Amino acid sequence: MRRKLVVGNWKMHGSQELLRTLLTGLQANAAQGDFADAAVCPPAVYLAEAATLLADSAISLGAQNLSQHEQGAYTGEVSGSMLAELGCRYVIVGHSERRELFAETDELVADKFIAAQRAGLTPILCVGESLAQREAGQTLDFVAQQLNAVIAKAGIEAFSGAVLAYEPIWAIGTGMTASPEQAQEVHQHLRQVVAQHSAAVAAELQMLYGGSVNAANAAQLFAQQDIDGALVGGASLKLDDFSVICRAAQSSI
Ligand SMILES: O=C(CO)COP(=O)(O)O
Repeated sequence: MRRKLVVGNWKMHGSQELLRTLLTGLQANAAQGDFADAAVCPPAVYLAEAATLLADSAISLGAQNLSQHEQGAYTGEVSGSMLAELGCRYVIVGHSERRELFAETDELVADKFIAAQRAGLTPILCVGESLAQREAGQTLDFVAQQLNAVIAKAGIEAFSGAVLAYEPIWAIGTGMTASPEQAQEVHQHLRQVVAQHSAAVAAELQMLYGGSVNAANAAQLFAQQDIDGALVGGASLKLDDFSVICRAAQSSI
């Protein structure tokens, strides 16, 4: 039985005030005991304070990005070991915004995935198709290709310590979520791709859906067999909504 996991990706939103309000509120809500496993990924500058605020809490901490390098003259970059030292457990790699806006290739995403694990972090690998690819019937092949590029470089066993997230680009920040059936179809396919390499790793792999997940649609998504949680953008900045999603994940078990 796979555990459910809900991860909030704040992207480049927030402030110190929001950080304090949200994390204090989330911990109080989680303490009521009906939350699934949950993590928040605030912007990197807030991670140290977030770690202090979340000390001894059930909410985990994650980062949104890391360098593929361990250390060196890479101005502006942050390494996996720095994130781990701060108390991060997760790091998002291959988010479509980084692929599109920061020209991250499959190759670079694979290097970041490997760097994350080397630092003791759990990478949350994101894959997902554009609207044009979906309309051209290329969704399943495209996401499989993104996944296989990382499997080829990192090895299948690396996925026993990883999380996979399916985030269709057309559903991100648009309010146009994939239907539970559309999401399940892709999740099932991704699990089959992993199973071609290792049935045992596929059976255990936590797979999150991301793309306009909100308090109203989360439960239906979590009811799908291969959806093990959510990677939440906008709704993760709203205490009540994110809490509803964390509870929906728990009650779907
Ligand atoms: O990109 C996402 C999470 O990584 C999804 O963002 P939204 O939930 O705002 O659509």
